Parts: sequence; C-alpha cells; structure tokens
Amino acid sequence: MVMAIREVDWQHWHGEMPATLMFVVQEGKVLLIEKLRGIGKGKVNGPGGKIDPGETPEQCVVRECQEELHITPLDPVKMGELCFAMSDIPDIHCHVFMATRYEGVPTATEEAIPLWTDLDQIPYDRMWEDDRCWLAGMLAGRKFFGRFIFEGETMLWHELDWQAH
Ligand SMILES: Nc1ncnc2c1[nH]c(=O)n2[C@H]1C[C@H](O)[C@@H](COP(=O)(O)OP(=O)(O)OP(=O)(O)O)O1
Repeated sequence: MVMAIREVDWQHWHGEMPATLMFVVQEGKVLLIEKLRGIGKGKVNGPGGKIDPGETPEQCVVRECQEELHITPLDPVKMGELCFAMSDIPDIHCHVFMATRYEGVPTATEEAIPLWTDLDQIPYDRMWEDDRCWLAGMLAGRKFFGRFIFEGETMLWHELDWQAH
C-alpha cells in the first residue's frame, strides 16, 4: 500500500518532545542497547531518552546513560540533530552525541540490555528505519541535521544535510 506523505511546515516546526541519543565507540565497537521500554521498545538503539524540564541535552544524555546502563559517558560530543514528525505520538527533536570514554560497567537494567556491536555489524533490521540514513556517516565522524516524516514506525520521507568537512 502506498501512503500519502503529509505536509510538514518545517519552517515553523517545533518538536514537542526533546530527546537525546548516545553512541559510545571504543576499539571498533559501538555500545548499542536493546530497549526494554519507552518509545521504540524492542528495537536496538543507542541509550538516551526524553529531556527533562530545565535539563540541557548534554545533561540528559549523561543521565539517561547512567539510568539505562549504569555508565557515565565522558566528554560527549554533539554530532547531530534529528527532527521526527510523527503521526501517533508528539513530534521528537533528538540531539545525538558520541563519546569514546566512559566510567562504569555497562550493565543490563529494567530499561535496556547493553550490546557491544562491531561497527560493520550494526543490526539495522532491528533499528528505527532512519538509522540507515545517518548512523554509519556519524560513526565515521560526520556531523548532520536530519528531518523525517513517520507514519507509525514507517519512514515516509527524509532529508539529511551533512556538515562540510
Ligand atoms: N526514529 C528514531 N530513530 C532513532 N531514535 C529514535 C527515533 N525515535 C525516537 O524516539 N528515538 C529515540 C529518542 C530517544 O532516545 C528514545 C525515546 O525516548 P524514551 O526512551 O521513550 O525516553 P525515556 O525518557 O527513556 O522514557 P521512559 O521509559 O523513561 O519514560 O528513542
């Protein structure tokens, strides 16, 4: 079935739900999680979650890694932003970070199971569809800004800008 793509006024778009993601990379592997609850439950993603009122994106991504995996990423680097126009939940504005160092031991919690994953073995078939558009480029060190229209969990449209080197 072909779904019609609805119009989104990106000029005035505002993601009601600010959120974060973290990708820790060490020795050719990236620390992913299997999400056990929340938006995207059952999918593989980076740790992260919704930004609390008064919190900066950086504070949020550190707190979420502590809550979900009992680790504290050190010196997070902002790599990009993802704007998700959703059909069935509030629109999400996600700030994406990487880190190469962390404190603690990645530990399974009620929220997430840690999955150290070879950089050439990323399980895209278990992830959000948009990850195929930006994750590999980001892991190669490129910064980005992306816009996506979703109908449920199906990506209908996307536009991705990569920062010039
Ligand atoms: N399409 C897409 N691709 C990649 N990542 C995401 C999406 N949509 C998303 O929502 N996400 C990410 C952004 C956030 O990191 C999570 C969603 O937040 P969630 O885990 O539900 O937030 P928490 O604050 O941890 O939720 P609680 O379970 O504690 O209420 O997915």
